[in-house]
Amino acid sequence: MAKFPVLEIFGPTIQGEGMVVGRKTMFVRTAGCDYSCAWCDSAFTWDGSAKEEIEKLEADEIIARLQEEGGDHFDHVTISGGNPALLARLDELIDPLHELGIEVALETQGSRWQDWFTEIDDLTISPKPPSSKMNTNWETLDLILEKLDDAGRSKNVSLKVVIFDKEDLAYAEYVHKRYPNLSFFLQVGNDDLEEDSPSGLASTLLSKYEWLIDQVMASSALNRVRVLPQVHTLVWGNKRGV
Ligand SMILES: C[S@@+](CC[C@H](N)C(=O)[O-])C[C@H]1O[C@@H](n2cnc3c(N)ncnc32)[C@H](O)[C@@H]1O
Ligand SMILES: Nc1nc2[nH]cc(C(=O)O)c2c(=O)[nH]1
Ligand code: SF4
Ligand SMILES: [Mg+2]
Repeated sequence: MAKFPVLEIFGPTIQGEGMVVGRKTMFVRTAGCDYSCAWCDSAFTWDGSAKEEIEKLEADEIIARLQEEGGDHFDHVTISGGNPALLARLDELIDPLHELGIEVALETQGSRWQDWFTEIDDLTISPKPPSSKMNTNWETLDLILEKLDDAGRSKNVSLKVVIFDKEDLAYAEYVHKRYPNLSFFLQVGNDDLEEDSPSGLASTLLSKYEWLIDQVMASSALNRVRVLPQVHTLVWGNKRGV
């Protein structure tokens, strides 16, 4: 059995972002990322600041923890990170969750393929805009989305682009144009990662949400799209484990 590097297991809470926003879910957050986004709100998964907290857990240990934390108050688990797509044997966790009647969502940036992507019920792929300082490998992203389509999984997939500025919006327009048939989300970027007052942060983020709505309404290239804030940051601010 593979051992997975795990930083957090928490919930139940609401999925605060994207295609299943509002869904009651548990979270498993894995450590390690092949990117280092300028504005990553989970930088502790890869910058070494939480390396003492990383646990190496087998799938059955992760499931036991989920049940300890969540009891029987959940039927949905979201795997995020870091980049959980770095973990080749994650099917060892996904399959037994499905056998328990639990749906599985996953968050990744679209830099790596894994065969178990076709098993994910709600797969969010979040390519990174210029403000992140990362570069998108379009061939890799094409290949990932093609394989998912070939497997008949496009209905289980969404694209989510975080927006900080007009350059990011132009990037989002390009992504949507390149993959017009996939469900598409624009998400408010949070650049106030040090703010520890939830109400202070919420008012800044709501202004940014209004700006993003205005921009998307004014764009003829962004029609079949959804625009969302990170709902959990509106409620709990930058708090970890919610
Ligand atoms: C922390 S990442 C982990 C999963 C994967 N590495 C990825 O980036 O998709 C989860 C989601 O949070 C988003 N995110 C990270 N930092 C953010 C920020 N400062 N504001 C808004 N969204 C952010 C990412 O774009 C991604 O969609
Ligand atoms: N409530 C809640 N919703 C989320 N959606 C995506 C998250 C993530 O960090 O991947 C996240 C998170 O950390 N908390
Ligand atoms: S890809 Fe995701 S986890 Fe990795 S640095 Fe970017 S936002 Fe953070
Ligand atoms: Mg988060």
